[in-house]
Amino acid sequence: MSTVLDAIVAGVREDLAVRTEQVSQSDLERRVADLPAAIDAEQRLRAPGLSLIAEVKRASPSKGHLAEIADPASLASTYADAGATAISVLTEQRRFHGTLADLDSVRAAVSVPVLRKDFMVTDYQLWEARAHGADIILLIVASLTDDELARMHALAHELGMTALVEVHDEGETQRAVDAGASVIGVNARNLKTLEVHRDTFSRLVPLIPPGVVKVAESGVAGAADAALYAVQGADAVLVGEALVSGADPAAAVREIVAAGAGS
Ligand SMILES: O=C(O)c1ccccc1NCC(=O)[C@H](O)[C@H](O)COP(=O)(O)O
Repeated sequence: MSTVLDAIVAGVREDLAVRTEQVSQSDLERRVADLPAAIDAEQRLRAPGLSLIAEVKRASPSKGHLAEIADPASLASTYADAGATAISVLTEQRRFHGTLADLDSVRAAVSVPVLRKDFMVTDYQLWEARAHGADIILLIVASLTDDELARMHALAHELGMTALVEVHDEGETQRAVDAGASVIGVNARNLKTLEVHRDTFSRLVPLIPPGVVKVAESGVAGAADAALYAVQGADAVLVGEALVSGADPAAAVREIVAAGAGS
């Protein structure tokens, strides 16, 4: 049976086919060669306390329209100035209404690490991410074979980027560990059904070896959830909806950062 994730990935592949006609991988490789090195995001996420990866998110399959974000750079600067460790930028167009132009403008606006949040299924997208200034890429275990995961994880490191390897169940966690992931994100949202279960992190965290950076993703409603994840062993939380749909994103960031520091 086809899942939400399958449908998203099918759309991503169609859009990718158009972009690869417009810009070759060789062009991207030339652009990457001229860029300054990526920021070591893994090291930043390892810093003591709970880090916040704050997301620029206009819409989602689960909630539809979330926020009118006319100026992603301004929102990203607000996040960074309020204490976010890194910025996540959704670049998938069809369901999240994100673009690579969003990534460009956020990259130009902030000096903290930037995550290209998308559904990575080919090496081309990693070159594209780096060419557009990303320091972190997302690898969703559920949408990759073991060979793809290993190859793309290695390529991310060759390009100097941090790979955030995302899991949602025990089997995926084992596959991430076997692939040598040094940063694992536990997504509370099941990308096949869109259900959110906040106990997913506490269930899977014992399977993640010490020394691996642990990121709790999705469904963080505010400071209380972040504090609980910190107590359960999270090094970072990735938050989208709660930041973009609230009246005061800067205050929301400050509250989450303070809650993480105090737990
Ligand atoms: O957000 C969704 O509905 C979604 C659906 C299918 C695939 C991915 C999806 N979201 C991507 C994310 O990982 C989240 O944007 C991120 O973890 C932040 O989640 P939240 O704080 O719940 O907005």
